[in-house]
Amino acid sequence: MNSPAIETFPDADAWAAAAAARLTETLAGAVAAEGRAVFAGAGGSTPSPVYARMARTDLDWSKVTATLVDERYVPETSPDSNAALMKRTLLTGSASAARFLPLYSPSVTVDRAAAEASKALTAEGGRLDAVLLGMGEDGHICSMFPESPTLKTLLTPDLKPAVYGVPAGRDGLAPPQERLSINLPYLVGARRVVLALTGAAKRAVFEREAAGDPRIHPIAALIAAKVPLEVLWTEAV
Ligand SMILES: O=C1O[C@H](COP(=O)(O)O)[C@@H](O)[C@H](O)[C@H]1O
Repeated sequence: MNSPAIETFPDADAWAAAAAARLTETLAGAVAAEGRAVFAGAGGSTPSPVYARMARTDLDWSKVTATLVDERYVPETSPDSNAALMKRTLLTGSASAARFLPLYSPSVTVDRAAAEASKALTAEGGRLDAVLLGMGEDGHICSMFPESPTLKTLLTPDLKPAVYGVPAGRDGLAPPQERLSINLPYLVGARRVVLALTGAAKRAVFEREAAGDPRIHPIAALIAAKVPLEVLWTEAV
């Protein structure tokens, strides 16, 4: 399976500007064609500079629904909340006109919250226009953790696009806290998927993961499923 080329940028500014331009261009195209667009983004430490640039882009944000590719099962008051990060960095200024669709809800169980998020996303058309992914140094994207018990479900290509609960695990094969994650079919069906990477360590992890077994390595699974992946990297962390 052919791994996408890693596009290298000379510094963090050029890298963030390129990622933001591609994502907002795709959202603007969807708004022009269909009158609305859906954006899904990662949490963690990587996307903030991209979100900050997207927020400054001239786009009719009132026609955009913004959601997350994954979430820790915590309320927005938690420092671990990806929703709080997205609200702080992307949904500011004119981008605050976008509708935010959370994955977390204070349901009885994480699976129940996942079912509610799935229903809400289906009501938005069941398709993502532009997606910003990050990758952990263990090779996880969204909350698809290499070799974790939920991975098989999240990577099953012929399920409907949906959000799943991801249980906390032991032995380093699953996240330390419960999570929610979109599944592979959401990424396969997206118009554009940008994977934003920084630092030499993550570049090496990406190259290793891309060559791995697609049954247990999410990056390899995305490539095998022909997700329209664009990999943007800068050395600066
Ligand atoms: O836990 C998460 O981690 C990944 C990677 O985060 P980073 O801090 O290394 O950029 C992120 O893509 C994911 O959305 C998040 O929930």
